[in-house]
Amino acid sequence: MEDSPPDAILSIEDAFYEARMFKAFGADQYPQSVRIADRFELLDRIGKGSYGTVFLAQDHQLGRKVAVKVMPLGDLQVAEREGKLLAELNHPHVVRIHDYGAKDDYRYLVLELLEGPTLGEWCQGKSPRAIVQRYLEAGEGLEAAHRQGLVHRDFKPGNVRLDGEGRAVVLDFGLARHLDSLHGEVGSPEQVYGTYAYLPPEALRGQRVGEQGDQFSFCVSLWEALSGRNPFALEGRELETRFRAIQEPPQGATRIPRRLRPVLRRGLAPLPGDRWPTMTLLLEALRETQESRRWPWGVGILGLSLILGWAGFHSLQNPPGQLPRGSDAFSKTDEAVLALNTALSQQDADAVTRALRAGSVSARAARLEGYFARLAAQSAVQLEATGEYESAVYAWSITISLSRSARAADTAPVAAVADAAASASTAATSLAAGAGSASIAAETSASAAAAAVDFTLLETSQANLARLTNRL
Ligand SMILES: Nc1ncnc2c1ncn2[C@@H]1O[C@H](COP(=O)(O)OP(=O)(O)OP(=O)(O)O)[C@@H](O)[C@H]1O
Repeated sequence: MEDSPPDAILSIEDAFYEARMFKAFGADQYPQSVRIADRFELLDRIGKGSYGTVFLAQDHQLGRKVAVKVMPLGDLQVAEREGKLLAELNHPHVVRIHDYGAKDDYRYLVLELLEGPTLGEWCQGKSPRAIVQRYLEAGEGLEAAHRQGLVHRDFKPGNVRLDGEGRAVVLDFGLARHLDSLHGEVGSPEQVYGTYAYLPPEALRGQRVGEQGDQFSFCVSLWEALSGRNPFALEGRELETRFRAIQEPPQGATRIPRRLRPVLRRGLAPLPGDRWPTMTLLLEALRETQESRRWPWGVGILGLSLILGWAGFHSLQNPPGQLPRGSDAFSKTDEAVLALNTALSQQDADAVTRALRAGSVSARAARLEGYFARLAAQSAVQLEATGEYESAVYAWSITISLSRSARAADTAPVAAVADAAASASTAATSLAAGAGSASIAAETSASAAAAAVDFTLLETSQANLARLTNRL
């Protein structure tokens, strides 16, 4: 398709600026407004992109505001076919096309007006969960287009806007091509379409961009929204350096929630064949990370019971051998319990780990090992239930080592610590049943068995370990 130079001013834009000037000067013998198809009065310019200019317009026939995008004519047959396909693409997360046509030196698309911010603007300061939620919506828009055989080819945070109900809607299908029209299209880097920072390597090479190309751009955008930086950020626009950067692993992973990293990394693979086979599968994987991050209702109850239990604990007389309340170690344990509770309610596995680390040190000093071991075991169960296996293993190891020293110091009720060891053992079995990695399961089970020896749960633990060993 041969587009005119992007900065060429179309006759309709010219007429709009002229009419605006006549109006400003009160020259009412001249046209004061411009209409497209006798119906859409151009009111204001919303913005100009590389392929056209978007206007706010009044639809005098249906009495509503719309957005009108005017572009150079290009290949009218292709434009006609694509206009039709897009008009048929009736999906809540894809901008609606009300009308399209051509006149003189331009063609136009009449679009649903989206008055919300762009997705890039909206994501500023939002939580990862909220960001992923909006991106899932935008992804559903792309998915619907792919089902219809259309690729977007220019997906980026600026090409998604929020509608009146706060839903993400994909726009600017100006570069969208029907897959059939792309077969055999091999270009050169000079023919690179789309927006540089979000383009897949195949587009930088000027090759055919299919569904997996949209997937790559989607993952770059989401990565950027979550980490605050483009995964392949580079100064300048040199194609060669950009191309090399894109072959490297994405940067800034530490700021991406751990569960999302493998999902996005796959979407960012340099070779299209190594990415997710379809947008649908990518979205499913993303949805799973959202679901498993949702901590069970039990967490709230657990949090409450931590606080209540701790308050009750305070009201007890200090057992013999324990440091008096008010001691530094005691209040540090106290702080760790509160931090643990907050971290659990905020679903923050890293903060849970930090609170456990701080709490285990001070619990030992205050000789509260048995009590803290029980909290650590409860935390481990929650962490494991949400798929935070590494943190769960850490919580179990704290449970076990505190259980041991509680037993040695003989300051805690044996039953409570035995409970913790039994939970560790059960958790090892469920990890072995498939959720976690085999090595983590083996490690947890072995530690649980060691703790269980101390508390006469040897038989149960040995049985679990044997079952686990058979599976591995
Ligand atoms: N339906 C719409 N409702 C409201 N604003 C829109 C609509 N369609 C496009 N816009 C806005 O109009 C402006 C120009 O859009 P356009 O798609 O032409 O270019 P772009 O996306 O900014 O850049 P490029 O085309 O180079 O990628 C952008 O700010 C875009 O968000």
